[in-house]
Amino acid sequence: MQEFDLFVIGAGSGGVRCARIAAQNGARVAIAERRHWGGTCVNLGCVPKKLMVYAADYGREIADAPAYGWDVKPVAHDWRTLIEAKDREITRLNGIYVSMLRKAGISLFTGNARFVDANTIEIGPSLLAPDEPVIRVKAKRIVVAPGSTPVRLDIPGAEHAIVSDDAFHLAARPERVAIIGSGYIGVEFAGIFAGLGSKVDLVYRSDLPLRGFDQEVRSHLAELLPLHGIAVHPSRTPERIEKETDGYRLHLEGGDVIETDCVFMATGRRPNIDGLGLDRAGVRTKDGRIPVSAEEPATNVPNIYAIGDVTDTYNLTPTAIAEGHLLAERLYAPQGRDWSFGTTPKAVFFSSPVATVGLTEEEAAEQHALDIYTSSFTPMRQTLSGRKGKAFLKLVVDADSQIVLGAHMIGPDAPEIIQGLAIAVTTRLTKRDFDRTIGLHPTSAEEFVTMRTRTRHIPRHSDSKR
Ligand SMILES: Cc1cc2nc3c(=O)[nH]c(=O)nc-3n(C[C@H](O)[C@H](O)[C@H](O)COP(=O)(O)OP(=O)(O)OC[C@H]3O[C@@H](n4cnc5c(N)ncnc54)[C@H](O)[C@@H]3O)c2cc1C
Ligand SMILES: NC(=O)c1ccc[n+]([C@@H]2O[C@H](COP(=O)([O-])OP(=O)(O)OC[C@H]3O[C@@H](n4cnc5c(N)ncnc54)[C@H](O)[C@@H]3O)[C@@H](O)[C@H]2O)c1
Repeated sequence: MQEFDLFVIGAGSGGVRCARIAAQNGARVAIAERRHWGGTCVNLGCVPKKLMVYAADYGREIADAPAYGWDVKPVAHDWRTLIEAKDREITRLNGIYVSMLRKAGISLFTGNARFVDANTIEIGPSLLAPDEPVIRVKAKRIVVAPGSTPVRLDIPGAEHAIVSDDAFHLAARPERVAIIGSGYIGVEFAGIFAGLGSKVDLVYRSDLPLRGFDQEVRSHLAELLPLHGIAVHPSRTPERIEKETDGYRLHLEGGDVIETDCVFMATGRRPNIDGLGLDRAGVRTKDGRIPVSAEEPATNVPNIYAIGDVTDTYNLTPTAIAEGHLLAERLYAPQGRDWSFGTTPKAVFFSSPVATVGLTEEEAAEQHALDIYTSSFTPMRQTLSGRKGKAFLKLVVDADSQIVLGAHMIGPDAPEIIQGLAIAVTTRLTKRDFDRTIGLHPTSAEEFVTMRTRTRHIPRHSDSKR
């Protein structure tokens, strides 16, 4: 039986980085993948999603171009061309992942991996390699990095709905799409389908989209959604889906019905732990996840670790990568490196994107008295075209220390802008530091260093509750 220092289950964002850094530091490493090299982000997540966001953006740019003097002939979008071009790019990236892992001297196993015991892994056939024989290998340490999978609501007719995995390979673009859920995926795909010309209905159970984001940003997004051609159905719960000869009927509690060609459930993800044999290795789970901390991704079994979406920490690619990198270095080449997981920036790649770093006003007000600075304006790009929808920027500042605790934005280029500001929030710069910074004109980003007048002061919630 082959023996390794480290065996990684899952070649996604976290697993690939962990394997590569461990191998570079002298460990004998193996990795197993059952579906697609590079994992969710590369194959069914960040990368194909962003390519489709670009496709939708082009439509809006073409529509606005005549206001800038372009004589635009009638244009049409071809879904097949987009999907085929996107698939070629993904295949290219798959190849890069495989050759990068091989070059690092890592043994690659194509198949479905599961625990036999805390030091033995069995790899069996999978969709990616149906004819592979079952083999067993031994490893001193094992990293569980199997990622997650979309969740379907348990309602009658759920089998008629698609999830994000399907959305990347539809044979044709649906003319009408009803999306359930207003988290990252619901909002992003609402922007994609509306931008490509579909009639989009967005159904969500809360009063505002994007639960967990700053309340004012959520309100601003709720105002923008209809301006981007999306019909919103807040505070509504789906009841059942019926198949008709010419599409589907999505019934909502309370009696309303949405007629559509496609029901898309964007209702969260759950870790891929079924069939992993975690019990045979003695690994404890809680609510379907493996509990760890991002800084120290140890499970309750001393030689077994867990990173990425399978854990109860963050569910983003850069955090999965950082967790994998940190773990490999801790095990094979301690460097004392740390990452500021607490100030992980987040973006929702809507057609007017949302990006954020640090605390929301609601989170910060629990601990601090606050000075809030906001700005709302029509981006210059939209002036000639008359396109509707304002950008919104917000700084959440600790009133005592003047440290900027959070920066939030919705509007063009927000993710690119907030990535830069994430350094300022991570290094705990003050509002005075922002004010000392000269703006870069004319940009939307300069508003972050020119907001001189406080919008409001908020006393600490814990004080006002006394
Ligand atoms: C539509 C969508 C868009 C997204 N967009 C973004 C974005 O813009 N930015 C961002 O930061 N994050 C985004 N994410 C989230 C991001 O993709 C995940 O957080 C990230 O991929 C998690 O990495 P991971 O290593 O934990 O798992 P994954 O990347 O999912 O990799 C796990 C791998 O393990 C394999 N596997 C599972 N079980 C086994 C087994 N038993 N044996 C062998 N192999 C196995 C799987 O096939 C998979 O390839 C998006 C997700 C989705 C679904
Ligand atoms: N840009 C990015 O970074 C990005 C993009 C896509 C996905 N992701 C990652 O993938 C994860 C999954 O994305 P997601 O959008 O599916 O999940 P999410 O948790 O962001 O949103 C889930 C949505 O489904 C709704 N929902 C859940 N259960 C429901 C029920 N029983 N009835 C009605 N509505 C219900 C929620 O209210 C919410 O609106 C994200 O949390 C994120 O970590 C990140």
